[in-house]
Amino acid sequence: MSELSPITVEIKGISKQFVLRHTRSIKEALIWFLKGRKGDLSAKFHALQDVSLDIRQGETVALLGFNGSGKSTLLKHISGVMTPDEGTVRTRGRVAGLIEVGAGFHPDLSGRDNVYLNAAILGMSETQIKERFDSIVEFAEIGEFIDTEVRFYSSGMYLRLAFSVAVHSDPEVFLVDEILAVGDEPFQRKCLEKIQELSDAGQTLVVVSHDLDLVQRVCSRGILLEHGRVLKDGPSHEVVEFLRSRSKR
Ligand SMILES: Nc1ncnc2c1ncn2[C@@H]1O[C@H](COP(=O)(O)OP(=O)(O)OP(=O)(O)O)[C@@H](O)[C@H]1O
Repeated sequence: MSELSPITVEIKGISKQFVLRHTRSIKEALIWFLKGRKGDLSAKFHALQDVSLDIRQGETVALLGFNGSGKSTLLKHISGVMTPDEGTVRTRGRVAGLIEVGAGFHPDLSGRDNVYLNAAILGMSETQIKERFDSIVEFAEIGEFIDTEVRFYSSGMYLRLAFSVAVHSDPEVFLVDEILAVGDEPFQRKCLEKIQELSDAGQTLVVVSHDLDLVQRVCSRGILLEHGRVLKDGPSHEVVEFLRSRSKR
């Protein structure tokens, strides 16, 4: 990866607001109604505020920050499942990964049908899915459960299958949100090796994780978010060190 590598993710001035849900009394709601519904009963807050950054092909990037700082929200904007209130997000090539484990899975369908469904959603053709099907199942180590409805899967089994489908879709940009929280140790190791392989092959990787040792091992760049803003962006070891120093305060 170099300064000359093409930009795969271009984020320009994005902001995202969510509604803070307060419980209002009936009296408050009535007054608001009688006053002609002026103003907003629900307060809003910024989950992301004027975030701008570029990610180049082959970069391995970790989104860091304390709980609620906006990491997952930013990842969802990159994946396209969320759109910003302001600003733009542009991605180049296929974007895939694990945002919410098994989010794209249909509980009443078997593992097999879900592989076909998910892979198609990720842009694989029927021929590609057929060619890669055995490899997907083998990597996931789902074995004979492949024809079981996925609602009977454990969260780890969901993760394995979802991760396996995603890596087999050859994404240009691979997004991973806390995958390692659900998988068991051997599978985590296998995922990490696969992630390393993808990154060695020049794929762009964006990871959200609280495991700072892992982040330093896997990612070369760290982006630290605080209250929805980019606080620091640089080599992962520097950003991790900075974050650790803030945790001690
Ligand atoms: N769909 C939503 N509706 C309302 N609020 C939301 C929604 N999604 C996220 N939020 C809020 O936005 C803020 C940022 O959430 P986000 O999940 O991006 O944080 P995070 O940095 O990934 O946190 P964590 O480390 O806990 O996973 C939080 O306050 C969260 O409660």
